[in-house]
Amino acid sequence: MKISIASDHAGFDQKQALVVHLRKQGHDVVDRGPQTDGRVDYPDFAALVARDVADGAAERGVLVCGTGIGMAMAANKVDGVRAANVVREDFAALCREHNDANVVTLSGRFVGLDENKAILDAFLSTDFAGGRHVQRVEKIHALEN
Ligand SMILES: O=C(CO)[C@H](O)[C@H](O)[C@H](O)COP(=O)(O)O
Repeated sequence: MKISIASDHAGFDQKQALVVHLRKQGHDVVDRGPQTDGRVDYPDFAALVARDVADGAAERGVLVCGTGIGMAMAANKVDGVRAANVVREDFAALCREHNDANVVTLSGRFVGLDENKAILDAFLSTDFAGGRHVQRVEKIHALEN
């Protein structure tokens, strides 16, 4: 799968490890940065990944910051993006099944790397359930200007 990934300084170490994790699984990973752990502003990196997903350059997006909250807020400003801030594995599957989330945002400060790997694996391996959820996702997009 083609995956676009980025972080801010607070998520940098985990982002680096998750890039390796995803490439080992055979995914085509575009690392949108940053390339060092210097302080940056998370909306700049959320925008790169969100636009990759919205434009179809990537099928899924992954963003890591301190909590994942700011990344989700920023990514969801881009039309076509459904970003979910996920800190437990079962929610990773549910955000795919029910919400057809196309971007996952992770916490680099409050969730360990092994748990984030499990969250990411569930996010990538779970399909949208469709059915009753289709009209709800369509109503989310109807809110876009
Ligand atoms: O914005 C955030 C909350 O969603 C991220 O966790 C950032 O990583 C955090 O705000 C960065 O904080 P810092 O004190 O500038 O390192």
